[in-house]
Amino acid sequence: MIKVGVVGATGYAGAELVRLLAGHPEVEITVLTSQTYAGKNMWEVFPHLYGMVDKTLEELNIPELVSRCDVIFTALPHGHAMPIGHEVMRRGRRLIDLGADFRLKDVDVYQSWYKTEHTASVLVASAVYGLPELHRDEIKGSVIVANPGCYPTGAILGLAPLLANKLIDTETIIIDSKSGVSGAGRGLSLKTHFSETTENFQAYGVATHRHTPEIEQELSELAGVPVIVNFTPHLTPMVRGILSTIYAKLTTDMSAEELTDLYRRFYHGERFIRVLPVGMYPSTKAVAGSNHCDLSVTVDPRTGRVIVLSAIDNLLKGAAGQAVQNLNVMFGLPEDTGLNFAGMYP
Ligand SMILES: NC(=O)C1=CN([C@@H]2O[C@H](COP(=O)(O)OP(=O)(O)OC[C@H]3O[C@@H](n4cnc5c(N)ncnc54)[C@H](OP(=O)(O)O)[C@@H]3O)[C@@H](O)[C@H]2O)C=CC1
Ligand SMILES: CC(=O)N[C@@H](CCC(=O)OP(=O)(O)O)C(=O)O
Repeated sequence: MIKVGVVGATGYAGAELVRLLAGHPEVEITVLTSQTYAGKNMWEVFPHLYGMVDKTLEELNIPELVSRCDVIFTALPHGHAMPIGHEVMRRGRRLIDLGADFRLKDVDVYQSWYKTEHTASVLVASAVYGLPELHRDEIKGSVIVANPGCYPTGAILGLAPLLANKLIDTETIIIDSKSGVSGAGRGLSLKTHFSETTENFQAYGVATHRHTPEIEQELSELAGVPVIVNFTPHLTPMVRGILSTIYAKLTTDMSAEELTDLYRRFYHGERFIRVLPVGMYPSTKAVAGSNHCDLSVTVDPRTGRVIVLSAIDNLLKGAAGQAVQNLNVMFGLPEDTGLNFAGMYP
């Protein structure tokens, strides 16, 4: 059995991860940590886990945590996974970070967008960006996996086939994303206050969101040239899910049917990517509770633009589900181990 620890088990991403790990046949949950709830059982904080997870939450003690686990998942606010990364490296264990600390290859870019000092730049070079559909071979041998952000997951998977095949103008990409409120975490804030989010729909982080450099980094690598994007996130009055509508100017005349075929070939054999038939469109409800990313491709012949729609559950393919998928890749397990379920509907 693989001994796993979850640091930040009482956040939305961490708790979803614990739910998945509890059903994973190759995993033993060894350590769960929380700042606020240390000393309580996990099911006292999350009643949906009663009878499923019987584990007392612990305060974080990094050397002890790392010595007791084969692999550690960090689901913490950015900046807090770095010291754990150092200890994991020292002791030859493995780390899957659900936050942003190891995603950006250029530490200066991290520091300027996150306004946080990076204290583990030596680890960044060896960290692998944990999008298995694009980086599976590197993830297999990796020590530190940087689990992608929720918005980047949907956006990158939506654009990858177009960029890898040089089919769009790399300066015309617009990513318009709508997220459920769980994307902002469990902590109380004005942003997620009931009366601020119910019957309300608002943009935020316009032209300044931290996921912009992450999306550009990965798309540039795929395209082999610098790619720039306009990315605008929105908060919608729902709990889970991200729907992204992506526009770009085609450089070749291709139909929706031809592009859909191309997407199907690109993602052939990918268990969690569903390329929908022409005329069928992704929705957040169709992916809620599953590790799927649903994609559709449409062409507007009037404007010469391609319109890609991408839907994920931010807590599954956008966080905990993708983290378990990465664990499976790292340990040579079938990629859907512990993830072999459809979504919930309605
Ligand atoms: N929510 C989402 O959809 C996604 C989140 N992520 C990323 O995952 C990470 C966690 O996000 P999320 O679960 O939403 O956040 P939450 O705010 O819901 O949870 C944060 C967790 O971190 C713990 N924590 C906070 N500060 C510290 C600290 N200083 N030391 C130790 N533990 C601490 C909290 O403990 P306590 O409960 O005791 O306060 C809690 O368990 C973030 O980096 C986020 O950006 C990535 C993709 C999607
Ligand atoms: C709705 C909402 O607030 N979403 C979060 C994205 C969560 C996430 O993936 O953030 P990390 O990159 O830090 O992991 C946000 O916009 O900050």
